[in-house]
Amino acid sequence: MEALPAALPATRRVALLGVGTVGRALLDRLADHAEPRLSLQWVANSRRHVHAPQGLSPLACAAALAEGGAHDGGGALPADFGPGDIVIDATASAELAAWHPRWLRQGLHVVSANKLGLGGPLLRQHEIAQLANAQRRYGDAATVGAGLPLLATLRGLRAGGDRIGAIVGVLSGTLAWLFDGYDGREPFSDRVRAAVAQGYAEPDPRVDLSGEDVRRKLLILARAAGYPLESEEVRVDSLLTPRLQAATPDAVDGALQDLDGPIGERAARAARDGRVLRYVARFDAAGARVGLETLVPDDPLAVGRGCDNRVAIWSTRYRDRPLQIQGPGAGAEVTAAALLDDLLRILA
Ligand SMILES: NC(=O)C1=CN([C@@H]2O[C@H](COP(=O)(O)OP(=O)(O)OC[C@H]3O[C@@H](n4cnc5c(N)ncnc54)[C@H](OP(=O)(O)O)[C@@H]3O)[C@@H](O)[C@H]2O)C=CC1
Ligand SMILES: N[C@@H](CC=O)C(=O)O
Repeated sequence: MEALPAALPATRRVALLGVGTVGRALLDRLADHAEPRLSLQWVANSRRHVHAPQGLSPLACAAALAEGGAHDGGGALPADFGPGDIVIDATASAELAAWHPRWLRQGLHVVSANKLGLGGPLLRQHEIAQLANAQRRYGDAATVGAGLPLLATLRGLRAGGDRIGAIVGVLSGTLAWLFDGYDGREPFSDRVRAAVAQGYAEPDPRVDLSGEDVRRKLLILARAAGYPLESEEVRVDSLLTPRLQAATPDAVDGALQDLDGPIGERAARAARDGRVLRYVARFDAAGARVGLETLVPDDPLAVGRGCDNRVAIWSTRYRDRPLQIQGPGAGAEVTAAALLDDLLRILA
């Protein structure tokens, strides 16, 4: 009897929105892990797009995009994208985050590095949680800890019947890196520029410096832990000065020097007292708040190096001593790896 031909694996169309630090690293990773079940057909930045129904080579995307057609920055995809296909949001766009529930309603899987899906308005997070299921998944591993197993751990604990009592941690890779070893001698603004060059910072570094990025991550964690927090319920201690806060995008770099005095002096004082500064997020019975804290150097929150995130979780089973998770919490490669993990989970 003639052998039946093996069934061909189903191919999913893939759209990638955002080809910056993270999007480019994802393209490199896709090139290294050639996956025949993924067909990259739509790639866009805020100004240009490429549509290739025959599929694009990840390594050819940047050049193709430079020659691509105009793009309005919206979330509309080609008409042939439908149920089972995948859209990756590697932007920080508020407009695109509002598309996450719409894409899920269209039957698409969504994979996001953009924290404004789950860490923006509570109503949106609720819609996403209601809509996501095995047929239309929502991949969020990159949104907190750049893929560290934070969300998976919280969900695992809850699935096992635990109640989460508190979450405390260093959630910003940029701020961790800025304060690691900082004693105020170097202009803080120079360090911020270096963090931007390392690819740790948000497209607008004020989103890191204002504590807004940490607020979003704490919201994502607390909501995953079963607490439907509104954004306004997180108290935020911003590092920005009024001038930096109000600066137009072109003027941000020049206004960064406003931070040199206040933050440099605070760091120098902490160093003189044998202390260190860390930007800490806390969610516990007293509420949710994020801000700069002065800690002893061997405080568990101060022991991470570089862009490490470090998070302690108290739950029913971890009541006396918390479960702790630490590792690099920002950077193109770890974030792209987390996006690819989510993509491959959709194929599994
Ligand atoms: N960097 C990191 O370590 C981590 C980043 N993230 C998240 O990843 C996301 C991307 O960060 P990063 O790559 O560093 O940022 P970049 O600024 O390097 O890149 C952002 C990309 O998004 C594009 N973009 C912006 N708006 C739109 C839009 N409306 N439609 C299509 N494309 C758009 C930009 O296009 P253009 O060039 O035209 O402006 C650019 O290509 C952010 O949400 C960030 O929070 C998450 C974890 C870690
Ligand atoms: N800007 C963010 C990037 C990762 O989420 C950070 O510094 O943590």
